[in-house]
Amino acid sequence: MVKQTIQIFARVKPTVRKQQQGIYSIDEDEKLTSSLEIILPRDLADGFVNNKRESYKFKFQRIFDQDTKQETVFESIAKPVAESVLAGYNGTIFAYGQTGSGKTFTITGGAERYSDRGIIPRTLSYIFEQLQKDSSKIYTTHISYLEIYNECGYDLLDPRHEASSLEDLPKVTILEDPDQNIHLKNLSLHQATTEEEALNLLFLGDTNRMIAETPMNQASTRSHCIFTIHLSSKEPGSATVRHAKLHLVDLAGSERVAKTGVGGQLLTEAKYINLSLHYLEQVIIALSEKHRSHIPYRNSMMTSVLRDSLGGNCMTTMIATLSLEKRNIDESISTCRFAQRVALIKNEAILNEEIDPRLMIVRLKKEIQELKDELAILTGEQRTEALTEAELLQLEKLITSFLEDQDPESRLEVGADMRKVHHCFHHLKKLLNDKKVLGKKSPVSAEIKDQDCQEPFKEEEYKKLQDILKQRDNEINILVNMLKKEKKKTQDALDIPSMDRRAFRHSQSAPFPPGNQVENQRTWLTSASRQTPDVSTYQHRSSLLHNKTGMREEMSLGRQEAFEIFKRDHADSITIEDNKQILKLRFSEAKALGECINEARSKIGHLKEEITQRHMQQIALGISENMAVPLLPDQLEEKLRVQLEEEKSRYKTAFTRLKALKVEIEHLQLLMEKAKVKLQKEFEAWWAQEATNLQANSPAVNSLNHMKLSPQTPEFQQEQPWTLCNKSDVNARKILPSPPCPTSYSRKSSSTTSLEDRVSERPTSSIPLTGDSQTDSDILAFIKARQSILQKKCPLAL
Ligand SMILES: Nc1ncnc2c1ncn2[C@@H]1O[C@H](COP(=O)(O)OP(=O)(O)OP(=O)(O)O)[C@@H](O)[C@H]1O
Repeated sequence: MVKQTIQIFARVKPTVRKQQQGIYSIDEDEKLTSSLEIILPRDLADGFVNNKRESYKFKFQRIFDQDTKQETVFESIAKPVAESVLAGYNGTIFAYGQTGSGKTFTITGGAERYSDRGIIPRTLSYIFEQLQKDSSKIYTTHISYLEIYNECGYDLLDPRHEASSLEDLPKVTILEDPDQNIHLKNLSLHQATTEEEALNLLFLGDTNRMIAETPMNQASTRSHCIFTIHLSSKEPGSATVRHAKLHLVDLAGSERVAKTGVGGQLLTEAKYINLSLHYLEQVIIALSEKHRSHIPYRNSMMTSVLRDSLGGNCMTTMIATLSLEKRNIDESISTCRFAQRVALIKNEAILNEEIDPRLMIVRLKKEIQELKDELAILTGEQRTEALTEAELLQLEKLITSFLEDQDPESRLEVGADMRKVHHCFHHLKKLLNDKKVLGKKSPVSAEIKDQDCQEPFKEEEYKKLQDILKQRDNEINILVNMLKKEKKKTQDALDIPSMDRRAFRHSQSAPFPPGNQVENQRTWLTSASRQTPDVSTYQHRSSLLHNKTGMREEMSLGRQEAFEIFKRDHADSITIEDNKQILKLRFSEAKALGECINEARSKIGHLKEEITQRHMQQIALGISENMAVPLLPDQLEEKLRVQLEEEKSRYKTAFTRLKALKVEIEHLQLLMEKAKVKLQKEFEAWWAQEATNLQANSPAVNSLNHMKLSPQTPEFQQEQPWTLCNKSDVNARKILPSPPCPTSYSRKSSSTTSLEDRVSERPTSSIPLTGDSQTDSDILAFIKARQSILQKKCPLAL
């Protein structure tokens, strides 16, 4: 058992304005701890008018200042926790801080650069690297990804996530068994055998989280996310299995409702977030107070899920993320105060070992069979049916090879079946008779005689064996009962709805990997009877995304044009372009490395051949000149060996770099795909918004065909960026493109206003619309996109 208080760390987010750095100072002098002093600016401290303090000091295990690299954060915080998880202890790392203070950046990472990878991808990479190195155990890794939003749990790895809205998904619920263990119903566990598979799952979950988010619900800010790595390990042949869980938690923004100044849906969310963080605070206060018997874990879903991490069987670490700008001082102080309380909580982590009852049963059954055979010999209760032809033939072969074996120690192994033993004697006797050696006292006959004269087994020995047999029978019965009980508990607890029940039946009939049945049953306990889908589901995500976002597989020309423009003007396009360039560079580096590796490999082959040849030559020379073969290689061979070592090290270096490059390339590809999904999603939102505005304000919607748009009223001009065509195409109607601003969807700029002013003086023209909203919005967007292109092409004409 390891007793440890929750470790607290602080990370300061880089400020935009450097002069704000004077707000705090970090003191690293103290042993084992660092202290952070937040200095209240005079205007906030109210000077000498009241008693407000001017500075606040907080202690942390370590404080990471603005310029700290992600790698340092991983090495100092996550690596030790990952190591304990590998040793079989539970671990939790959670980030707490106000919105925008860097929680997601720390836990998951930034979306732009490979070096910005956060704790989750780095931990996955580290864990899989360690698993590969350790061949003494068999490891199994599963991933789950839970989102808690407005006190409801959602499975971010649910394949249905992409096809339906958040509200339609089955909610993850908490079930507590009589031993007060928490089980999460409807949370799927996905096996990941490689780092790549695990990263795909992380990416899939993040994409689902992003897709579910709407401008009204910025999930990253308002939901809690728990990415869990479940690790089981066992030594080959052993029935003891170790289970450890690592929760990596990105909490919702911790700011107070009063400050955020929100209303409506946002207020409801803010209340939920504040409530759940308030309950977290209550749990932490209760835990930090001595002699408190009741800890209010059950008040919120988050505290229930993290129950073990807070005051339980877990090594827990908190990262307080701070945005130390003047306007955030209050929030930063409250985050630090929260951390100080957390630091008082003591956890007791134990190794989570359990006996695999299935393996135990197999082992005991074997032992029982052996004992039964022995007992049969003692009691004389032998099997009476005759041996089959095949059995007889096999026995005779055994006897022949036994007799032919020159080794005096060799044995004739026929087991405890008396029929076989008798048959062996008969056969030997027959052989002896055939050789007419009867009458002579051969060693064999002496041996037979010896055996015949052996005393019957003693009564007490017989009793002892019977007792052991009884004991084993009991053990089997107990274990079988345990299994039955577990199965029943699961079914009772889950109260599986009909659909899930079907899935459960399906899973039971589905072939589990051999030796993994119990593990799977455990999985079912936590994943609530749902079959874990293949990682390949993630490959369908883009097509599912189309369903989710309403994006059609085949975009109309107008829409495509609009999308191209939207993409070009989107802020993320620079990142995508940058990453594309980096990817190109990495690909060419990988190609060069591949060539270098191939070259080194063939050189190694040649050098080995040369060395062998040289060695043979030396031997041949020695023989021909009748000299002793030299013990040490000659100069040339030595040189070849040095070259070989050099090539080997070149090969190794290139190979290691290529492996790292592969991970980087895969990560960059995931980042790019994520950025593309985000772009598409934002385009769809923008497109829908534009179409709704156009439809709502266009008279076209009021009649079915051949509608006229009147850009003359001031409101229309305000709302609609329509104008008549300029000299390049007098008959076509155009839409002035509103700059596609993805975050605010702002639709009007000063340049467009002046342009509208100018063109609105022109005569009105009409555009035929179909009355079908989709088609009409396509037509409108097409004209709009076209206008935009023309504008870019000939700005002078405007
Ligand atoms: N240490 C850092 N270095 C560079 N950029 C950072 C750092 N921390 C945060 N950022 C950037 O600041 C922005 C906000 O960070 P992030 O999204 O991680 O905040 P958050 O606390 O998770 O917010 P929310 O509660 O809304 O999820 C992001 O653009 C992120 O890239």
